Amino acid sequence: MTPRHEPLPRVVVLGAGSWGTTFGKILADGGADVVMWARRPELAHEINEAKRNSKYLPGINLPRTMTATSSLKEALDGAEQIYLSIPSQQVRTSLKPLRPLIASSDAPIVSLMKGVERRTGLRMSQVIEQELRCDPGRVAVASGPNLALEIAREQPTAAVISSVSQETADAVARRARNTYFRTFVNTDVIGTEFGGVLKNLIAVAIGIVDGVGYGENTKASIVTRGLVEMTDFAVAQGAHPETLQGLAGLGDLIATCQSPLSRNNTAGRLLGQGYSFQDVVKRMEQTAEGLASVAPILQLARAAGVHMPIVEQVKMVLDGTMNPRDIAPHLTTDDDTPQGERTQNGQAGGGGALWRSLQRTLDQLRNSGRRAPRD
Ligand SMILES: NC(=O)c1ccc[n+]([C@@H]2O[C@H](COP(=O)([O-])OP(=O)(O)OC[C@H]3O[C@@H](n4cnc5c(N)ncnc54)[C@H](O)[C@@H]3O)[C@@H](O)[C@H]2O)c1
Ligand SMILES: O=P(O)(O)OC[C@H](O)CO
Repeated sequence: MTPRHEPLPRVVVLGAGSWGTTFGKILADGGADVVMWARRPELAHEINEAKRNSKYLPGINLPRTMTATSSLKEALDGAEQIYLSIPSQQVRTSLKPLRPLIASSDAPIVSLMKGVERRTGLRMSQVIEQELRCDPGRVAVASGPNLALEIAREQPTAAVISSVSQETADAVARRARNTYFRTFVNTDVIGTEFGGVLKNLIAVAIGIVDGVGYGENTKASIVTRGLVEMTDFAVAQGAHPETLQGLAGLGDLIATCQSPLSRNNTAGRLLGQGYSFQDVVKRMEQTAEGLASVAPILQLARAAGVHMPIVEQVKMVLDGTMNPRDIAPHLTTDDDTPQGERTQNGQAGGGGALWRSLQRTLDQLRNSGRRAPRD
């Protein structure tokens, strides 16, 4: 008698660019039956027939258990989990046709994106919750040092899966792992998402000074001070500082700032070489999320009273109001008075992120008597 095989769990990835396709491979190599949704039928055809995505992942063979379709309805049919990898500025409109198709499903929805919506400043999990009108506990996000091409070549790495629901985070992490992709979990969605957004902005700064021709001292200063800015900002928005010390913060910051594969780093390098913002946008063939996130992040930072000198200067270079060569001398402050080197936890200055977070929590407890939310 031939042995009967259990059907593989079916998952869907919406968006067949470099990260969507790589994540599809991660899931397929982890034992899932993966359906990719590609906007362009030619791309779906190439994935099905040649097991390749030559535009985004040249030279990578895709697993046999990965198929593709350009029909959203067909892609979503029977999906146990739904992954989204579409440029952040396009997510809201892309979600509209999804709502009726998933009305009777309770499949977790996982954001693979690392941007904020320019118009609203919302994180991608918030846009998903709004557009799909779903419970936050159904939404998860994935983030970490995850350069697509390295992972598609099966070079080992790790990521964090975060959801306000521990159960959802666990279920997604169990599905999205294999021998070269290790997933950890947390419930700090704010910190995990903002880690991915903010490291892009620091990577643009690194690219700029690289393009100018500055060396390792400049870059190390920007990475170190950049992590302080990231932590201050994220904690002011409600994140846990330790999340920014982890894979979704420091880990991703290192990978993105060091790698020529990073599109944000590349965009910055072009700016540093003297290309205008418009030229850079024209030359980028793939998504560099940092370029669209700078303005909304600075708006949120100003509203929360968080000082982000590096990100401010990236914005000035993008706007053409600062010469890229001038970005480094103003790394920390324009103030003439020497300052203590305040790091994440508020040493040497007492105004740190952790302290403000504690104060906020105490205020919430005092004012409402309710439990302080973790996220
Ligand atoms: N590439 C990476 O290494 C990497 C790693 C981690 C996270 N990310 C994040 O993943 C997200 C997607 O990035 P990517 O690298 O896959 O970008 P990409 O530019 O490689 O691909 C984007 C894909 O989205 C499609 N698309 C564009 N507009 C669309 C729309 N309106 N509807 C449907 N599909 C649309 C494009 O056709 C393309 O297939 C970004 O937020 C990025 O920050 C990327
Ligand atoms: O190519 P980037 O700059 O979008 O970075 C890719 C990933 O986010 C790295 O983790």
